[in-house]
Amino acid sequence: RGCFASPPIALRPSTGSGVCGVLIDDDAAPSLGGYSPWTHAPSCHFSAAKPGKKFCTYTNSRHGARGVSILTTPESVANNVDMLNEFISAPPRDRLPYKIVEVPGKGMGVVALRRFRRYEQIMLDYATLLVDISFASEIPAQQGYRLLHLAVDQLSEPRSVLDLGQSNSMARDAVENVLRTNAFHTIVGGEPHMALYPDVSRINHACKPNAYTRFIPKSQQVSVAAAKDIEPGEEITISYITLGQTYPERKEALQLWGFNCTCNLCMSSPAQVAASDERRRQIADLRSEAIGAFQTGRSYQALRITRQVVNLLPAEELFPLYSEQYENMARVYFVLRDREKAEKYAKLSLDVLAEQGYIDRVRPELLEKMWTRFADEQAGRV
Ligand SMILES: C[S@@+](CC[C@H](N)C(=O)[O-])C[C@H]1O[C@@H](n2cnc3c(N)ncnc32)[C@H](O)[C@@H]1O
Repeated sequence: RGCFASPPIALRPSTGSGVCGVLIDDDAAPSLGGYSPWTHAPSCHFSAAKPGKKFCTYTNSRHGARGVSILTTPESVANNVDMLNEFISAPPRDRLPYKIVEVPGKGMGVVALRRFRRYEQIMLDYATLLVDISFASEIPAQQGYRLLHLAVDQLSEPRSVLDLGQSNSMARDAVENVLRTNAFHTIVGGEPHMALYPDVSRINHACKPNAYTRFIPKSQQVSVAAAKDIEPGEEITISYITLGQTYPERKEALQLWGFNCTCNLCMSSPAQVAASDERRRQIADLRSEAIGAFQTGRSYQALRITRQVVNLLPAEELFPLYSEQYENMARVYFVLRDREKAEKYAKLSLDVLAEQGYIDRVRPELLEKMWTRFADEQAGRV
């Protein structure tokens, strides 16, 4: 668990092992003289599974565009409170370059209001509700629903959560349904959490999407960027599942989300779906063949197969895989001690990540990290 360099004054000094800030809960808040930086007193309930473990609501109703509520343990929130200081400000709501509209057959969706170039940012959204994954299994249903609703009601715009799509047939409560239909997975204070992003949550899924999401862990924000050039009026789509899967695999993966996909790829002719599936299978097979060749010392074969993979990626628009493939080529050249080519492909791999906005730029220390990782792998240290 990492500790933050400059915790807000309300959370100094650090206490206990593995926790960087003062633990705030319903008992401790009065003795601490308040519950800053939260705007509402925490409301808590003990876990039914682990003695002494508590889950509490933590709300700052002034954070971001609509406030934020976190339903988690005092330990996790103490380790993550810096997110309140770290936000990147988003454009004012009346000047957003997209709008939320009804999309036939999919409920609401997001449409571009202007042209976006590939890799350009379209949206920057704040998390409004973060819920510890173990909350659902450790807190009895009625108490759990009470805390969930309290967390939502304390936001400055509760409707930003309550109006989100609810299409899950297993849910027995409105907020639970919103979470099951819309939540992303994230980490808060080292623990897995569900996260709701009201605008991102309006973006429908496509199996060949025109946009992708980038998490900003420090501030728990999500940025959405264009995967290809987008024209005004075009619907923005992202993939809810791992890219590159075949039709049957996607259908199974989307079952968890509780809907049948009606994206362009899934609705195209059986012959087109079959051709796409064939290419996707070929890419998956070649990726594992390349790994097999590399692991059994057939370096030149690994390079040849990886080049084949790179050539197949554009037809299926699998641009996120470029970086991985270039890194694999760098790894092979590293093992072959061809430093020049290893560096060329390592830089290509990082260039792609920089273009896509995952890193700010190709810094020498990132290359050094790659060499260390390759050397560790070669020596069997990882
Ligand atoms: C995260 S929400 C997206 C926004 C949602 N359409 C709304 O009205 O708020 C996910 C839900 O949108 C619908 N949806 C998203 N992508 C879809 C797709 N490709 N085909 C059909 N329905 C889709 C499904 O009902 C799904 O459960």
